[in-house]
Amino acid sequence: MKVTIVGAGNVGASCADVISYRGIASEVVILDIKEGFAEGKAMDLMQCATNTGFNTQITGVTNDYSKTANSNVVVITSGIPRKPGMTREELIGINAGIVKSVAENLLQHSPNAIFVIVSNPMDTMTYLTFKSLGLPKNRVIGMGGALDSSRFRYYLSKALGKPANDVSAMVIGGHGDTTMIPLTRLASYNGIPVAEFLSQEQLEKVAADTMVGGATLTGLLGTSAWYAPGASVAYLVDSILNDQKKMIACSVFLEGEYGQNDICIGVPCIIGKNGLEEIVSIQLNDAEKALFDKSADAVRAMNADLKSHLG
Ligand SMILES: NC(=O)c1ccc[n+]([C@@H]2O[C@H](COP(=O)([O-])OP(=O)(O)OC[C@H]3O[C@@H](n4cnc5c(N)ncnc54)[C@H](O)[C@@H]3O)[C@@H](O)[C@H]2O)c1
Ligand SMILES: O=C(O)C[C@H](O)C(=O)O
Repeated sequence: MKVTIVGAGNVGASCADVISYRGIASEVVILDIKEGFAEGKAMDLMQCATNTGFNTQITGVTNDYSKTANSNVVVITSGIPRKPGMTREELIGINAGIVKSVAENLLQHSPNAIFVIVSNPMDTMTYLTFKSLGLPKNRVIGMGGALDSSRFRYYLSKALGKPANDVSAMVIGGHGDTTMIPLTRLASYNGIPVAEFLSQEQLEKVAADTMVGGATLTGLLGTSAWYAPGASVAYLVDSILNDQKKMIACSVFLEGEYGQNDICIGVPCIIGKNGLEEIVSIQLNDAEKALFDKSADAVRAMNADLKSHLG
């Protein structure tokens, strides 16, 4: 199976690292616009093979889309990351043009690929890709919820003092500091609701920390995070390539689901060999529903900025 990752920067390279290390794909192509950069990342990663014991073939190319031909999955991480103090939404002006042209190039060479969108603002970039390529909705998937959910589980595990892998929890809604919705009511520690162990105040702090999880890391690192984002993309790609049918919160095009239309936003999805295989409908309570509608309003307002790109 072949995966192309566009953008050999922090997230793209980290994603290639996890995909190869875990043997998720037999072939990975990394493409970047910066001369020699992807080639260097691919060479560095390939020199891990004998020490970590993987057999994936990683190739780096400078803007040569012919090398991406017939990929099963393509991942778009190209574009600029935010700096401390910025929101993801401020990246739209630069990233929209990059994502649109990259997506069109990829489709020309891999007409059957499933598209995974990572560049920010991710929900808007997913909507742009979906609208400009005209693909069926199962083939355009935005990655954000997998990462936000892993952060939610991390913060819950810290509050509980228990391993994150014993915690089950999901974040839906937009992938933004104020738009994501950690589903605290449904989070559990080994099947037991977390509210059995944590106070309302503790749960509110966990949710608040989760929502600004990306901003916190950006403040600490000076640019946005990459290890957990790269691992989250690899997790999603694994579910597609190996038809795992995992339930992962992803940004996908809604046509009435969760009461929304004409928007890409995070909802629980079954992800398998056809990409998005099912949107899972869960019963939100009134408060969660109100948050979801508010989140969708904010994401839709961002999408309005795409007018010049969607003609
Ligand atoms: N959805 C998420 O959960 C999530 C998580 C982390 C980062 N991100 C986003 O992913 C994007 C990348 O982040 P990063 O930290 O890897 O940034 P980075 O600057 O390290 O890497 C971006 C790479 O894209 C390349 N690039 C720019 N224009 C290109 C083009 N037209 N064609 C090919 N390559 C091009 C750059 O040369 C650079 O190497 C950012 O927009 C960031 O906000 C999203
Ligand atoms: O925070 C960012 O800007 C990058 C990414 O969306 C993240 O959540 O790590």
